[in-house]
Amino acid sequence: MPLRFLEYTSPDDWTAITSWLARRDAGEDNVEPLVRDILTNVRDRGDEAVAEYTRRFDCPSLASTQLAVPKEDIASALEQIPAEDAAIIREAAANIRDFHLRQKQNSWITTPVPGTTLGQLVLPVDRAGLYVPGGQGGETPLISSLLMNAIPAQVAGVKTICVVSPPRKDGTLNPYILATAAILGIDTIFMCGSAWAIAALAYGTESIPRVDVIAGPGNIFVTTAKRLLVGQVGIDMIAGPSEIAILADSTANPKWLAADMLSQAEHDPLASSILISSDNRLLDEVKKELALQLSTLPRQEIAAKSLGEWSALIHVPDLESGMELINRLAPEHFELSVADPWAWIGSVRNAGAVFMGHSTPEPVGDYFAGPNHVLPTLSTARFSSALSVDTFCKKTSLICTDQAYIGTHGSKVARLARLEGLEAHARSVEQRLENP
Ligand SMILES: NC(=O)c1ccc[n+]([C@@H]2O[C@H](COP(=O)([O-])OP(=O)(O)OC[C@H]3O[C@@H](n4cnc5c(N)ncnc54)[C@H](O)[C@@H]3O)[C@@H](O)[C@H]2O)c1
Ligand SMILES: N[C@H](CO)Cc1c[nH]c[nH+]1
Ligand SMILES: [Zn+2]
Repeated sequence: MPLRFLEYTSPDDWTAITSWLARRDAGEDNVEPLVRDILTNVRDRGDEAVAEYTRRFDCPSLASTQLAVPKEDIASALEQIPAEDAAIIREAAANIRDFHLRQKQNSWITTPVPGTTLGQLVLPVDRAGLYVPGGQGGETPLISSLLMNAIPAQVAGVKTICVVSPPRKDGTLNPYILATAAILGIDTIFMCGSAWAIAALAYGTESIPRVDVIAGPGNIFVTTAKRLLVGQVGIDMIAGPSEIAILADSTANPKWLAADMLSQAEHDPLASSILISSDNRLLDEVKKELALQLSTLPRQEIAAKSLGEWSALIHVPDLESGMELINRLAPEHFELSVADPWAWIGSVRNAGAVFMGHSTPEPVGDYFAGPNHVLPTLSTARFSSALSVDTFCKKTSLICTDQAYIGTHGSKVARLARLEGLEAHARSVEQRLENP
């Protein structure tokens, strides 16, 4: 099984690593003109265009009046899935809600000096649109993506939440998606996907409301549409192909490390799994384990491409150099697979999420623990953060001054205005000084 083996002994080795990984980001250029056409068509022709694309790509018989999932179908979907599965989804939802409730920011008001009250209102957006990927023609429903996008929006207090997802060939959505929506209390779902669904949410159509923020992962057509519509509508982020980087010492279990690397490799041929260690014996054993475990994976073809193209075992002289490399990589997921992970947490500067110690496999975070699994990729953890309640909020400043404040400070404001050549600004304040 082909897999890169690299040495990182000093920052000089970083150039080779970065020029290799930077190529993962290429490839959107060919898609952009196609997506621009789709956006224009949906903006001009609304539901008719959305239904036309859906018929061409997903469901040949769908009528333009059939885009909305009947509310009764959502309510009855819970009867179509096993009760034990519904219980697990409910438990995961409760954990995710509990975590996101802690993120909620309050509005605040302060009186820094007599005569003035200042503050910040934290307000939810009115309407959010959530994209739930089709997942292999609807056969692998992305339940967790719906939970991870909807719950922060609900905690933020968003009143109108619309879900879009591509229909299966028979004009239905997977019952697990509908049942998850029912568990969340969401009853507005439209059967459309790809760039036309994003366009419909951004512009609004006869049946699909125009929203303020669009969140949710998707393929290259979805992410290109989101990128082109920024400014027209708020977006969560451009979540690229999955990544995991692991820093391991000799106490780590090679079978576990290989399984963790494969957990992200199976997402996408462009996924990246990187193991960093100063223990050559461990790196060798993980390599053998990867070949063994890969051979029995259902998504072997995808995972093998990811391991061959975008994954690596990297030898470092010591854990300090390994941590330096992690901070340069700024991975989406970072597993600290060492004896005492808490001793290293102060050295972490760039990572989307950190998984602490041997018994914290990344999928616990993907599905169940509570933190959001929509995370910055492609090194953007250097400056951006996980999807959160904040994604669905905006902050409005509040300013209140009284006549005494204007009497004390008004002339300073007027002077600053005149320094900028803005006479009307100065007079606006002076009106209150001269005609109290
Ligand atoms: N980063 C994350 O948090 C995260 C989580 C889950 C999934 N993902 C990613 O989301 C993606 C999901 O992809 P998916 O295929 O399952 O679902 P998807 O809904 O994103 O894509 C399917 C849609 O794209 C349309 N499509 C197919 N070919 C097209 C073409 N040539 N032109 C225009 N549209 C076309 C299909 O008809 C369908 O409507 C994967 O890349 C996965 O890695 C990311
Ligand atoms: N690991 C993905 C984000 O990179 C999220 C996910 C969804 N389902 C399973 N995993
Ligand atoms: Zn995952």
